[in-house]
Amino acid sequence: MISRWTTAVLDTDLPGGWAVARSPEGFLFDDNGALFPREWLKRQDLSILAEHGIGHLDGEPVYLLELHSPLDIPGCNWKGLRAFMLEDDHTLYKVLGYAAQVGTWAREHRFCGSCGTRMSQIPLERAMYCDACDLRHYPRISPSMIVLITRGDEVLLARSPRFVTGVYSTLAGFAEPGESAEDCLVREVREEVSIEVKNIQYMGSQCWPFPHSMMLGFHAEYASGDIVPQEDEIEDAQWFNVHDLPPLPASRSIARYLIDLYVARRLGHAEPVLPG
Ligand SMILES: NC(=O)c1ccc[n+]([C@@H]2O[C@H](COP(=O)([O-])OP(=O)(O)OC[C@H]3O[C@@H](n4cnc5c(N)ncnc54)[C@H](O)[C@@H]3O)[C@@H](O)[C@H]2O)c1
Ligand SMILES: [Mg+2]
Ligand SMILES: [Zn+2]
Repeated sequence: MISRWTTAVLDTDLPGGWAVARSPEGFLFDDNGALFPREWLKRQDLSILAEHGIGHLDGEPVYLLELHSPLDIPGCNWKGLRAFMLEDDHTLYKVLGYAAQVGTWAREHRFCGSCGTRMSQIPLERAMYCDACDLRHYPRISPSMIVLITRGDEVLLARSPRFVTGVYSTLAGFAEPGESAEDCLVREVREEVSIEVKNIQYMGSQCWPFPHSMMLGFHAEYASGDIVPQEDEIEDAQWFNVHDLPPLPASRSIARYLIDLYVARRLGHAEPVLPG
């Protein structure tokens, strides 16, 4: 199947195409969705912080207008990326997820982190350039591991105080400098629930644009220890039987995929597909 959406670095001096507008309140949308004719959008009284050409949707160029602040446009509203993630239009979510990461980077890389000079966009490369340091600053991507730990018919799921009430998920955490993904897994599992794991197996990855994680998904088996939830980080952690699971994370998350895959294999059901 030909992908409807492909990323690209486009020349912002060229006219036309579609545009998405992003502010600290999320993306602009109306009854037709979140893509607007770019020339029309630029005629509105927007406070544009940066403009980036981000790719092609069905062959048409798409641009991002990253705004300082939201603006009232009749018939339009603002909505966060998470809300788009929960909707059915997977392609739109991919476009907006990418736009959000480019927008976050554009917002946070206007000045060189080394010398403070204002930076400029490099044509045809997704990089901001500091002339004074001859330094390129690329979009930030944060590797994070996520793991489903199992013990026969049981899976270990935990709650962070940040989760929606009642929802339990797999353990996750950001990689620190000097770590492999597997090192990170062992450390995070020790920190968050105080147990040891074995037979670590890589299962797949997922871009998680909240704001810029690259999720590296694993399965691991329980080896030893009793669950001790990490104070402040983990509100509760328990072993759940695959026949009696609590409310789970959003179906588009790799956390949900890891759980659904294990349950499907255990019960002999059809296996789910990892959402991109
Ligand atoms: N897609 C999924 O299924 C899924 C599921 C769970 C978590 N996640 C994501 O995984 C990531 C890590 O999970 P977590 O929140 O449990 O992490 P974590 O256990 O490492 O704890 C979060 C803490 O890490 C620190 N931190 C924040 N950003 C960081 C960075 N870029 N690098 C290093 N440390 C940082 C902060 O102190 C923060 O409080 C988050 O982005 C989260 O949204 C994705
Ligand atoms: Mg964590
Ligand atoms: Zn510099």
